[in-house]
Amino acid sequence: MSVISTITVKVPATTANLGPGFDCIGAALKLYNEFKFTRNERGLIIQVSGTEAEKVQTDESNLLYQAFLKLYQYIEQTSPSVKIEIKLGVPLARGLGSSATAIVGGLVAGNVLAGSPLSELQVMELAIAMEGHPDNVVPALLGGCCLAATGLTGWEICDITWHRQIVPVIAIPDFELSTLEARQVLPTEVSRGDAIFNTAHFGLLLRGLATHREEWLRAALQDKLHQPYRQALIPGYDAVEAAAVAAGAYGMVISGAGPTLLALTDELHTPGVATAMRNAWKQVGIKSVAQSLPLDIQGVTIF
Ligand SMILES: Nc1ncnc2c1ncn2[C@@H]1O[C@H](COP(=O)(O)OP(=O)(O)O)[C@@H](O)[C@H]1O
Ligand SMILES: N[C@@H](CCOP(=O)(O)O)C(=O)O
Repeated sequence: MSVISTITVKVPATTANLGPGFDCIGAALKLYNEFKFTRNERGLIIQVSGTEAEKVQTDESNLLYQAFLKLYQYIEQTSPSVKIEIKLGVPLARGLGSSATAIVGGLVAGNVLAGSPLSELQVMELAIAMEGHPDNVVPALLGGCCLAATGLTGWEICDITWHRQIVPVIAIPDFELSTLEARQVLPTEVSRGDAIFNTAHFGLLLRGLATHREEWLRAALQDKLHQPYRQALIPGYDAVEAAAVAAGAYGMVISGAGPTLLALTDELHTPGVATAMRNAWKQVGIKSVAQSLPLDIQGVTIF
């Protein structure tokens, strides 16, 4: 069998939670990180280019490399020495699943270089364990919008129908919020009322996404499990939400753990919603980049 010496893995950004689906739903977006691994006898080399490249660690602590090592630990083999070239398109710590791209990228690259001993499902389970929640890594691997739930013997994954007329618009501010910090503000227990609220609204979200029925979508994006606690970490949240809705969005949510904000709208209102979100943030002194980003339906690709 010939030994693979180089491999490139392209992994999409993801937007998790979609309001009431905390820690269980996420969608892949057409925004990518690319990771090239080349066997290299002279020890670890990590080179980073692209968006905010200077912020990524270039030593053994790099998350992408940690995921690569994890794969080899799992299959009980010594990892090869590698040169890693990272091309960043997904901004870091903005709620767009940059850590999931690194985890998925490292595991998938490791698996391919090792001769593909693990199935896609095994790689997915390792990725979920590393990230601690499934809602970014699953769509990053599979593409589209995915729901992950613990089954009786492992994870159950459903692909969620996303009506083609529903367009995501994201506004990415120029400040970071680590997922760890945004999880620390959440309560460990919730009331029965809040649990029922989210159960009902999550059901409505799934039907709203499938049907594009506007009144369902408008109601469905509400949440009581994470957003009320996280909004205080995102200055201007209320103003950006009001501007997005006034410009024609069905509603707005925090993308992942934030601070990126995600509005759902239709094709016609997309430019107006993006401009309204950017302007609303500008008025409170925050620079942002706002744009529509279609769903990626392919997930991780290898070449
Ligand atoms: N391409 C990458 N290579 C290495 N590490 C990365 C990469 N992308 C993200 N990370 C790590 O993940 C951290 C961000 O993770 P997190 O706080 O979960 O935010 P996000 O919402 O972007 O996933 C970064 O600070 C960095 O340590
Ligand atoms: N369900 C998680 C999702 C975190 O997504 P990220 O893109 O911010 O890493 C959470 O809300 O904490």
